[in-house]
Amino acid sequence: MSAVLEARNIDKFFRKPVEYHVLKDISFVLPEGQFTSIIGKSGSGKSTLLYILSTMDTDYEGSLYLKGDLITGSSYKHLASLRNEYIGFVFQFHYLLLEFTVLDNVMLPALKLGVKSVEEIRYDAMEKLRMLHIDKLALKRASRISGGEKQRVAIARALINNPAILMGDEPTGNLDSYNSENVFQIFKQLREEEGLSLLVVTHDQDFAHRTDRILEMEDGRIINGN
Ligand SMILES: Nc1ncnc2c1ncn2[C@@H]1O[C@H](COP(=O)(O)OP(=O)(O)OP(=O)(O)O)[C@@H](O)[C@H]1O
Repeated sequence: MSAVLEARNIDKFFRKPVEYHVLKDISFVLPEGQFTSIIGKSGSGKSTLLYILSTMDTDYEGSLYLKGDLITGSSYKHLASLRNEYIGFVFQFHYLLLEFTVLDNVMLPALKLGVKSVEEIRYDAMEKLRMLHIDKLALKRASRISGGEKQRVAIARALINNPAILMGDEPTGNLDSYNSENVFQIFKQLREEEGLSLLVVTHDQDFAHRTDRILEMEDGRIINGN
């Protein structure tokens, strides 16, 4: 299996208010098509690591490879375009534009990428909504749908550019057990049917134990699963 993402010797320091060594020599490989979860106590560095892996945070030491290419040191603009093309991200909170329709929210990252026509993008967005069983909501305003539905729209939006990796920071953290299970099943289906690689930070032990691999963090290090 080839690596979709690889971290080599990642260290990170927060300098303020006092110097704090938050990530310590983190190395790991995310193979293509693997569903990996990252667990660990609060404050162990999970979110900090995920933000580096997703290219949103560039203030670190070490090297990051995306599909075999070194991306550490790339310009902000280049990283933004890599991110838009290869990495989908789902947060604990959906961050949808509530005044826009569900369909508009899902189309937005593809319009930003600017590769396809608006018609093609609308077609793709409807496909994603169908896959997540929320196509009936397409023309509703995002403010008018439930929390579980909003998270599914956020997943559809994260998938619109057919990313190589889907990352999530506590994507079920704000959902009840029914909707959490629903999100887990969607992720599993994406891995099984689309071959997507997934990397998810979670506090939910049950969720983590059903993924392919668990990376456990403690005090800024990976202590298990590598
Ligand atoms: N901007 C910052 N400046 C200084 N310290 C920070 C900053 N952001 C996070 N930290 C500290 O770094 C450590 C790791 O934070 P991080 O959010 O990565 O942990 P986490 O494992 O994701 O925790 P949680 O499970 O609570 O989300 C914590 O001790 C946190 O207080």
